[in-house]
Amino acid sequence: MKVLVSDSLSEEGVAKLEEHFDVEVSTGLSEDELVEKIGEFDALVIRSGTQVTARVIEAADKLKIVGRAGVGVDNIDIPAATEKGIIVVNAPEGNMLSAAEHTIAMMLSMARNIPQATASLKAGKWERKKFLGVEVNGKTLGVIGLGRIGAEVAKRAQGLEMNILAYDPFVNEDRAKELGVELASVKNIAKRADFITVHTPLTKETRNILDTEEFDLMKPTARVINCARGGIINEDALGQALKNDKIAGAAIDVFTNEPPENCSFVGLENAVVTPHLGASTEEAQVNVAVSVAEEVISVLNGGPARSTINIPSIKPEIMSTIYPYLELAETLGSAVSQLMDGNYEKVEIAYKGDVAGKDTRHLTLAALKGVLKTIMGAAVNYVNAPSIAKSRDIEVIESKSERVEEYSSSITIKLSKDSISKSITGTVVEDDLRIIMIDGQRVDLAPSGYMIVSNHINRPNVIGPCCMILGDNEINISGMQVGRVQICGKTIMALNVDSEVSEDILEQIRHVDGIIDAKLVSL
Ligand SMILES: NC(=O)c1ccc[n+]([C@@H]2O[C@H](COP(=O)([O-])OP(=O)(O)OC[C@H]3O[C@@H](n4cnc5c(N)ncnc54)[C@H](O)[C@@H]3O)[C@@H](O)[C@H]2O)c1
Ligand SMILES: O=C(O)[C@H](O)COP(=O)(O)O
Repeated sequence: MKVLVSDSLSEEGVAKLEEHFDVEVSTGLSEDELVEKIGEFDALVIRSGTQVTARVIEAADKLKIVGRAGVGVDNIDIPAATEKGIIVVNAPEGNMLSAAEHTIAMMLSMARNIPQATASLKAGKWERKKFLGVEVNGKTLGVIGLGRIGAEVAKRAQGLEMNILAYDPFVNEDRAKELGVELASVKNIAKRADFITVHTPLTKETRNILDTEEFDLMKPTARVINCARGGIINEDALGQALKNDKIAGAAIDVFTNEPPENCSFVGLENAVVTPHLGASTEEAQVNVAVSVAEEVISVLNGGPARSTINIPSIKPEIMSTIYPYLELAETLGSAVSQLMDGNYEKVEIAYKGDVAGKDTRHLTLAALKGVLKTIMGAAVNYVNAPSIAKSRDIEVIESKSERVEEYSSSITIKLSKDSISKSITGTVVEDDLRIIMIDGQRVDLAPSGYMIVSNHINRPNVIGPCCMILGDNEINISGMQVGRVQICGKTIMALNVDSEVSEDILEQIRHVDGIIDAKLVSL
């Protein structure tokens, strides 16, 4: 498989990818060049420099994943990717501390005029009086957006003995108390704060969250910082506020257009500016590159991703508790769908015991992916599985019961159409997947490789001839389970075999007297 890296990525990330794939690093591509190239790649790894537009997505015939080595995904057309079944992942935590530290660095640089004083001294001047600064100690910092980076900034500013006001509609009083911050509205922050820093994504609600109206409310000594996204602070309004001394300064790392062209404040004396350096530390770049490389490796090898943008993201602490169940759900889905020959209208997924208390959204997606891949192959993934099910009028029903029965957790997937149904139940025992029931009959099987699942009449001289047929065809049986029912009742037999079984051999098994049906399940 081929991976295109179209922005500069740390060597560690590239090397990790190269262990598994054919990797091409081509930076600085125009949209047209990317459109022309992208068709041959299975994965695209980017930072903020590459615009993954609808045109790029449209041309991306083999693309399965876009990996963003960083946080912001505003340079990716997510709806277009989702529609095409392309997973978008980011690395939300790897550069968070670097971005928080850069924000503090920008605040202190601005407070003490460090960049301006450096430039002056380098120009041969000695202007001590001109660069009179302010302390941050005891001052109020307004934090707009109290997520990962906002919270880290607040923590560090508290270390500098600043008081924190925060605005984030998704943060409650308990969280604010835990962080030792006072919640306030944007207008209230504008009136009271000495420094204001923004740490939200750029959305239609956050675009221009600090605008002329807010600058009008600010103290003339106020200073603003943007290390999040260009456009959260209205750039023209900021230019006016700085020129008219409505506020004392601005420290800006990000711009509406990067690099900025004809920006109203970049050249101003009271503006400190950096070229989008928030994440540019050795540590952050290794973190994000390795994290995204791991995601790409997992997804291209058919596994799950932890930080998907276009399906609900899985926090590492949740991932660690559901990981084996993700694999189980997908495996059971695939197995039961093969037993049903892909012919079903309803998918019922039942979680029992401890697993029912976990976040099962991803498990349901995994189950659905497993079920659908029998008919859709690799075209189905975690992103498009629900929409594929919907477009095929497949009803998906999830149920949960935390009551613990024989196993502490189990997942059952039942497929049905009219009066015909097939079901399969599995569990995880010390990280090993087990199938514990097929069509309501107890078995105990390791779901791997190939399995022949048959129904037969429970009487002598049925199992033996089936095994003979396999033996005659040099197919080794590595495990066997027969369901427990009364003599002469219908029972299930599941054979783990070491190699694929042809339709011809299966047909011979189906002709054994007493065999009702036989299917090959390939996992
Ligand atoms: N300069 C850089 O190099 C750099 C580096 C990393 C991240 N970033 C940017 O920093 C920003 C924050 O990243 P993060 O990882 O902390 O994200 P995050 O998702 O952890 O936090 C964002 C916070 O913004 C809040 N929010 C959303 N809408 C809001 C609104 N209308 N008003 C107020 N708050 C709102 C959310 O509730 C959330 O708490 C993003 O824009 C990201 O792209 C920049
Ligand atoms: O969103 C981010 O992670 C930052 O803006 C960093 O962007 P970069 O990877 O282009 O430095």
